[in-house]
Amino acid sequence: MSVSDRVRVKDVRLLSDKKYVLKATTFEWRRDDGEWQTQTREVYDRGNGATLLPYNRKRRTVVLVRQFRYPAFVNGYDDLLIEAAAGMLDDADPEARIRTEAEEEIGYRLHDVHKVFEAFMTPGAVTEKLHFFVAEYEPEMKIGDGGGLADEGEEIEVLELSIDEALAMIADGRIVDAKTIMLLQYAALHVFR
Ligand SMILES: Nc1nc2c(ncn2[C@@H]2O[C@H](COP(=O)(O)OP(=O)(O)O[C@H]3O[C@H](CO)[C@@H](O)[C@H](O)[C@@H]3O)[C@@H](O)[C@H]2O)c(=O)[nH]1
Ligand SMILES: [Mg+2]
Repeated sequence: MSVSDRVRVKDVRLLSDKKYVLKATTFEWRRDDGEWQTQTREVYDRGNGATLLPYNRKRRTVVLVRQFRYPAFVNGYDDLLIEAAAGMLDDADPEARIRTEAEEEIGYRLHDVHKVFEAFMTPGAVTEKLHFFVAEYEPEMKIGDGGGLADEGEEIEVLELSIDEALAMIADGRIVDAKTIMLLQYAALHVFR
């Protein structure tokens, strides 16, 4: 029996569709013992996203970004957030999207970009699946300053760090963003061994 045989959607109520879509859905879930149990979940749909860690194997460096994230601030994080460059897909192909984000946010036109995995980041509440990429970068791939799109409210600082420093920043709490931690640990395991 697949999961779709165990779910019966009863009601979908739109709570907000100002920028993205928040719905409250009431459904029945067939438990292991066969009983149908009614549950309601609020589900936030912002589409899917892509994120990227550029690395230089010889110089043992990576490129990250630093920006203000209001949801982190309102949850007690009184600093700019250090992250891997990322963007929402807006229905585009993940690789094409992340190449564009790399140009806009960090100012690099990359050559080969490798998909490493996909992950749901907040599967209890948010539909988003994130596509994770890594790419080797060289100084001559730099085409601009990056920084994001100011008229969309983006103000992005580009950070080039050694992988050792970046890993130390996870350990001491200066890096607290999940996608960034995942990509740096991937790089430690598979790129900078
Ligand atoms: N007006 C308005 N603009 C918004 C809102 N939320 C986001 N934006 C704007 O929408 C754009 C989104 O920028 P992207 O670079 O495409 O996405 P992101 O915010 O970096 O998100 C990426 O990282 C997230 C965190 O890891 C991911 O959740 C997301 O999927 C994506 O990969 C930015 O210009 C941002 O200011 C909103 O509620 N209202
Ligand atoms: Mg972004």
